[in-house]
Amino acid sequence: MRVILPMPGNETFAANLAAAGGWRLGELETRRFPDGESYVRILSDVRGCGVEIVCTLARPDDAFLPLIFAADAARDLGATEVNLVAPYLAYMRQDRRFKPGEAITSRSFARLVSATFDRLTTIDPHLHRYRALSDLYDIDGQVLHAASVLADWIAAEVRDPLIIGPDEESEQWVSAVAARVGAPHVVLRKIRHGDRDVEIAVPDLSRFRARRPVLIDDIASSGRTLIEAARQLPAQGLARPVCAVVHGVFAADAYDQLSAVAGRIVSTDSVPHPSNAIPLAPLVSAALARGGEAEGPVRRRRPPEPVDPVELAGVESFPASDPPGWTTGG
Ligand SMILES: O=P(O)(O)OC[C@H]1O[C@@H](O)[C@H](O)[C@@H]1O
Repeated sequence: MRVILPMPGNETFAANLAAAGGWRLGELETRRFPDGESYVRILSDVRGCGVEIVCTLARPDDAFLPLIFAADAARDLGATEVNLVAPYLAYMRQDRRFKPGEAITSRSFARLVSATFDRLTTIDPHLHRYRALSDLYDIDGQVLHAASVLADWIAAEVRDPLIIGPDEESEQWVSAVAARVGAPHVVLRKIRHGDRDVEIAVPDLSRFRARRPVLIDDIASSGRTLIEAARQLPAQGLARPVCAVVHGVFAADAYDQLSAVAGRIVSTDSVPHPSNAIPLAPLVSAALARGGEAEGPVRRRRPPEPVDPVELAGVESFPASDPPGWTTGG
């Protein structure tokens, strides 16, 4: 039996996922004690079940401790495996020390997640200098790609699109989307000077004036990348672009600022936001169904803490030396 357990704010995604896969939707209670510490209680029976905790990590610092507590509680209560479905995976962008003394948070965060969960399922993690998530994460996992669902949305909603990637990093998903839509694509050049300071060089696009520009990116955070790209297009005689992002993080006033230069903004529902137009539950449920047994013996990196030996009866653990088995799809 598989139970889908949503952390706060992830209830809709989890309900869609449970419905798509025909799995049981679990319930969790959280609140803050007066001193700010977290209270977490699992209200559903998870004994003997594979538990998929759904927690998007767009604001990870607030979400993470309750998530760890929920995972430990599920294990203590007899879940046979405790997995993380993180539609948006945090701390992927500090992937090296840009200045002396900086913490490489991508590595530290991966260590914490790997120590807690048996398996990770996520969508388009920001892989730039890392080749694959298995370079960082020490557990099994599945990396899914939203290119197909973005492409299908564009094909249905935008006539004669020109697919545009705002920087070299975006080439991977922009080319995949363009191929599926059957549209031309171009990739712009970006120099990042700071968190909210980017410079985008746009080549001559005047030959595409008859097409509707569609800017595609994996993340909109400060929004500066998309804003800088979008605001230059009308000067070349192109229409205001459609901006389609996988992860609409939209920090502070990013969405309002982007709205001032974009024709339309859409995102997948990896991060709950009014721009969500592209559901990911079908992609994720298919991957979980493919991902093997949620019941029975599983690989586990650390044995559970024996809180109550009676509750833990029947839970098995396997050596930590099993190799990770990452798969990709979607
Ligand atoms: O410019 P903001 O929205 O802050 O950051 C998102 C951009 O920064 C890159 O790492 C992402 O791939 C995306 O292009």
